Amino acid sequence: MSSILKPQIALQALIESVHLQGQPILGEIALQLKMSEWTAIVGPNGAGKSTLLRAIAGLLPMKGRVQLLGHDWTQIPARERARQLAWLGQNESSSDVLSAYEVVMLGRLPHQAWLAPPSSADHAAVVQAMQQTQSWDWRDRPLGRLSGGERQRVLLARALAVQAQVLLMDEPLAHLDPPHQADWLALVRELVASGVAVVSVLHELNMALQADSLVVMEAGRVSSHGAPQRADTRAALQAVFDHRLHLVEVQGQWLALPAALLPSSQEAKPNNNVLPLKRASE
Ligand SMILES: Nc1ncnc2c1ncn2[C@@H]1O[C@H](COP(=O)(O)OP(=O)(O)OP(=O)(O)O)[C@@H](O)[C@H]1O
Repeated sequence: MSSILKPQIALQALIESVHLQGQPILGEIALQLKMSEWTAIVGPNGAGKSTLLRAIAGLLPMKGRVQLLGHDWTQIPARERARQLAWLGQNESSSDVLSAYEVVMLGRLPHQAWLAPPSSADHAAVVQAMQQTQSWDWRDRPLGRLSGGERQRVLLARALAVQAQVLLMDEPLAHLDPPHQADWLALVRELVASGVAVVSVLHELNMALQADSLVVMEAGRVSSHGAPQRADTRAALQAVFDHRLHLVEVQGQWLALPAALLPSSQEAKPNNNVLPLKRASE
């Protein structure tokens, strides 16, 4: 297909409300998330980040509508949706007795005919995804015998093996140590460069501040949606965290520091974004 015909918008959501157990959780939300972009959803505990992600993934009943790649969500056959949108949930469960390889192969189900054995393309996708997440070494081990971080990398590989155009991840960095968080970041950049839309709920604000776009949430609503380079996006981020974090620019990159960790003379203020930083050796 010519690139001119490729949809530019990955997901468009016009949510009127989402209720869970009869309680209103999300209010009105209008969002447009682009292809070839990484969007990070951030905000305090209970703000509704996971609920929003689940709603746009079609995993929750809601009032409103979602379009995936330009088509109304409800009009896309389930199998086609599963090929176009991959999902990595929070505390995702999978059968602990399956080997890591078999778990990643589950990501290929939307590509396989009913009861047909995996094709060579399926095996190739699994190998590639396990190599991308450095989980290949424990391919024969049961999922239940892996550490939290190892398990998370296998589940990430399962989502990658789908080879979907849109990848949604809820707290994908849970259990990952700092080097593997950095690997995740490099992987996301690769995916985005190849045209994929990545949407992730993140608590790690320093990672989120590297995203192309931030969706800042508070109390079931989106308070801001824009690039982290924009002053209004950063102001919204500080506001939803009650100005208890300080945003510092280091070599063109924004970093978030808990205000409580700063010396009292440098307490966070809404518009005070510059700190004299010292190198660790000083
Ligand atoms: N199944 C449910 N039934 C009722 N309320 C729920 C349910 N799941 C979540 N909630 C409530 O919905 C609100 C939003 O929850 P959600 O998990 O979306 O927040 P979050 O921003 O992802 O939070 P966190 O950062 O703590 O993971 C919370 O107040 C939560 O208690």
